[in-house]
Amino acid sequence: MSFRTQPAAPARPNRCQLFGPGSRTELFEKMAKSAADVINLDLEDSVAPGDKDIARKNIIQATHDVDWGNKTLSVRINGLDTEHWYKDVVELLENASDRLDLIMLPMAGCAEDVYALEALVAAVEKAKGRKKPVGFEAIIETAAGIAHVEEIAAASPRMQAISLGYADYAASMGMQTTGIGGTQSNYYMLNEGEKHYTNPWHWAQTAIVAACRTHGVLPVDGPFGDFSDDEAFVAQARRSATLGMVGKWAIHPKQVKLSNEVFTPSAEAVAEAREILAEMDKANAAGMGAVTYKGKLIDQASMKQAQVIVDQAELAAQD
Ligand SMILES: CC(C)(COP(=O)(O)OP(=O)(O)OC[C@H]1O[C@@H](n2cnc3c(N)ncnc32)[C@H](O)[C@@H]1OP(=O)(O)O)[C@@H](O)C(=O)NCCC(=O)NCCSC(=O)C[C@H](O)C(=O)O
Ligand SMILES: [Mg+2]
Repeated sequence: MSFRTQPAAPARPNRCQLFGPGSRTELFEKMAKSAADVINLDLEDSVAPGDKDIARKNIIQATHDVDWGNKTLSVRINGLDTEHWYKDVVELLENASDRLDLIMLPMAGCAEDVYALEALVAAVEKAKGRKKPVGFEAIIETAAGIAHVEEIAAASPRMQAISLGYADYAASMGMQTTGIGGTQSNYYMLNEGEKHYTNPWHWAQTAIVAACRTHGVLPVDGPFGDFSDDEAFVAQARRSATLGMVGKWAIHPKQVKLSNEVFTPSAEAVAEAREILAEMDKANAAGMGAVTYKGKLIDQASMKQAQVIVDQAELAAQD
């Protein structure tokens, strides 16, 4: 491994990010009472163009009035290609309470996008004497974003998480689908007349995980649009967890429980991980760097894999 150790990502639970439009105030208390670790109040695509100003006012008020408990509270601003984003940042940071934890940057395309956001955020925080600097999260959801994902992950010490935004990503890449994540009916391999469906999102997911892990940022799986299909949501979430993502968006409350379950290691997985650590401690004490566990090789790398599972379970227990 390089002499530079891999930086740790923020040590906070991020199993599920529940989204809700800033224009639907009747949802705020329900979101606050949900089991989601992160709440994303939205000013972007779930808010109609004519409702941006009222949604912004609603969200600012909700940072004062709603008890968000120990959740991470994030507000998704509008993209830097819109006439709204600077008002989102200025009005939020001039008026929202210190309960605001994160600003989510959609359509991130390059490090300069993060730089521009941070310049404005820092200026307003200074002007208002805000004591708690807001953190950032970004969405990779364009061809430019995935092409520059590493520089975006490294662009600011405020960056805490990066998500894959399936809908905009598909549109930007010119993918022939209106599906938001999951299996795509025309993306299959044919073998002796049998269709074998593979994951058209795999590259983007793993590129995000690699960039995030390199720079100590949480990799997160974005939305799954078909909230009537629990099984498909769980399948997508399990693939994402296996690839190293720490959580997934919920675009409907019924997806929160499903996501929390997938991104909380099972008791059996944690027990096995702890056994591997114990076996390896014994092996190392006996001068053995590699031993057999349940008929399989375990060695120093197995300890790091097992520690990932134990750490995830301990984070989930913080909830
Ligand atoms: C998807 C929805 C529009 C559905 O709304 P609705 O028809 O009102 O839902 P239900 O009738 O099924 O509601 C059942 C109960 O759940 C409550 N509810 C609904 N939505 C939420 C929510 N988000 N959080 C908490 N509670 C919610 C209802 O009030 C009902 O409650 P009760 O009557 O007391 O039983 C709606 O779910 C919605 O707007 N979801 C969020 C959509 C969103 O935020 N989208 C943005 C993120 S995805 C994206 O932008 C794409 C991404 O950028 C990319 O490019 O991929
Ligand atoms: Mg989007």
